[in-house]
Formats: sequence, C-alpha cells, structure tokens
Amino acid sequence: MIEIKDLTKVYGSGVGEVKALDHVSLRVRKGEIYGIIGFSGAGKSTLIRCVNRLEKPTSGSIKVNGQEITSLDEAELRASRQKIGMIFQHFNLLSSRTVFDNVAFPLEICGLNKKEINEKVIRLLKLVGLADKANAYPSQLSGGQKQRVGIARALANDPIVLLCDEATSALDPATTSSILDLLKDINRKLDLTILMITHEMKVISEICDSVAVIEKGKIIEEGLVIDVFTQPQHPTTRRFVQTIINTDIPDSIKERLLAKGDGQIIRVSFIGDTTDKPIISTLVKQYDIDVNILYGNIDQIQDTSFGMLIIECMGAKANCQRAVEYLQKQGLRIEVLKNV
Ligand SMILES: Nc1ncnc2c1ncn2[C@@H]1O[C@H](COP(=O)(O)OP(=O)(O)OP(=O)(O)O)[C@@H](O)[C@H]1O
Repeated sequence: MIEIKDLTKVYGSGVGEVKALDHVSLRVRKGEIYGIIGFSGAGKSTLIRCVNRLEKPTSGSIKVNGQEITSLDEAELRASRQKIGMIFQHFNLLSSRTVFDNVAFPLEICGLNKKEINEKVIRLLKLVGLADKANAYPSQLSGGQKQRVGIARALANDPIVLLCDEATSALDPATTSSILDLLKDINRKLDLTILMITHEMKVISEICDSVAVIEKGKIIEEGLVIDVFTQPQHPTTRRFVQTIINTDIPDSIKERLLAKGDGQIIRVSFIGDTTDKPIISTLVKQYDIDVNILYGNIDQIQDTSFGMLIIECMGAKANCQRAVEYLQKQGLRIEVLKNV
C-alpha cells in the first residue's frame, strides 16, 4: 500500500545543511498498522510529512497504492491528499466551528450537497463515539474527544491510508488507550492502512503489526512487532523495548553467575504457544536433573505471550547438556549463562 524507496530529505544547504532522512526504504502492507518509532529529531515528522507531500523529498520514491507521489503536480496532489487522511498531536481543529462543522469541512470542499454531508457526518460521529457532541465547540471537549473529531474528519473523504502524527502524545494513558482502541477498531472495520509515528513504545505494542526504528534519518531496525520486541538487535531498539519490557538479567542473578557452584544456568526465552508446555517437569522427569527456577517473567504483546525464565540445572553434565538440547528442540531460545 505504501512503498518508500531510498527517500532522502535534506533541509537547508551548505554548512547549515541537515539530512533529516537518509535513504529510507520501507513497505507498509494493505490493512496493516505500521509504527515508526524514534527519539526526538530522528526524522519521524519529516518522513510522515513527505508521505502526504507537506514536505517535498530531496530524492527517492514514495508510492501510495501504486501511485508515485513525489512527482505529482499541484492538482494531482490535491486529489491524492483526499485519499490520505492525517491526524495530528494537537488535533488542528477549527475552533470557531462546531464538531459537526469540523467533520463537514473536507466534505464541503469536495462539493457534496447538504444531505450527503449530513448523512456522512452523522455516520462518522457515531463511528468515533461522538454522536451526542455534534453541536459542541472544540473548547468544550476533552483531549480524547478532540482527537476523535480529528479522526472523524480524517475519515471524511474515505481515505485509503491514515497517517497519525504523534496522535496520542498529548493524552493521558487511559485516553491514549481508548484512542488506540478506536484506531484499531477503524483499521479492522474499514480495512484501513495506518502509518503512525510515535516516540512511545506503548503505542507500538498496543496496536501496531509492524515497526521501524528510525535514528538520525536512517531505519536501523524493522520487522513484525513481536519479532522486534522479543529479539531487538540494535542498542537503540533495545532501549525502546526496555521501556516496557524488562529483558535485563537481575543483579542478584548476575552475582550468582560469577559465584562458584555446580549448576548450569540457562536463560530460556519463549514466544506464543510454547509457554503452555510443561517444560520444567519434563526436564526433571526425562533427564534426571534438578531444576531451580531463579527468575521469570511473562509479557503479552497484543495476543501473543512471551517471556523468559532463568533456571539452574543440577545433575550430571551429560544430562544437563541433553536437557538443553531438548529445550532447543521445543523451539525455545536458549542461552547458557553459566556452564557446569
Ligand atoms: N524545516 C526544517 N528546516 C531545517 N531543519 C529541519 C526542519 N524540520 C526538521 N528539521 C531537522 O530535521 C531533523 C529531523 O526532524 P524531525 O522533526 O523530522 O524529527 P522528529 O523525529 O519528528 O522529532 P520530534 O519527535 O522532536 O518531532 C532534525 O534535526 C530537525 O532539526
């Protein structure tokens, strides 16, 4: 649905030159929610603003639904923008217009008649749960309600893509969750492709299917959310993951790794169904070893559970090794932290 290739954006020139995007390539599939995460100044806003051509890329290609948008003229751009909805961190509502009239605005520009506008606005306000606020003004709404108006307005022209620019950054955690639920609901009901930028890993973990991590204008890691969360490769990705999942080995275990002792200490990481298997009792029964659980945690990303156990296996060396092989065969990720 969105295909970005070698996208580069340079602001300014000479000594003042800033390379905000540096050969960025990524692909967003139809119907998916794709998150781009990065620290301040990483290039997120520039990237999303290039996709709807609020910024003109310096070089590279951006295709939305097969149409190259970097080379559109003004008229073509206006038509293309109708198919790309956008919501903003600070909502960007028109304060002198009611909720109804804010949502009606893009439809008026398109030349729909009053009856069509009325029907559509009412349907959209119902979709975002604001049917009873049609006559309110933005100043009379909470932040979450304002963003619901922003979402309804962005959907008015039946876009094929919705761009979200830090859409929940100005909201408290409970309101953030309700807006994310709404976006997920809309994504499912309308099969709408969503591209969102954020600096919050919570946003990515709650609703995104795929994620790209951007740093200094470059994509440094990309993949399905569950893969990136469970096996982050780049140190920056690890920092983001660490904000919501503790993958560190606790200090008390680190001390134990250095201490003398006979046991073999293993970190077992698991994803999905493998968590249902009685692996510990199998180790004890089949391999004639004692198993001591030193540490464990389980997290949930959307519908998939994953986590890690740090266990100590005590027994004959050969039996401990066979136990490790058994665990590996179960599709578990095994790291031997301390050998027998
Ligand atoms: N109009 C501009 N002129 C010059 N430099 C710019 C302009 N817009 C952005 N930049 C620079 O480009 C780089 C990327 O900025 P961008 O706003 O895309 O980052 P960001 O990841 O969205 O950051 P934030 O989360 O703080 O909004 C930064 O170094 C920024 O200073």
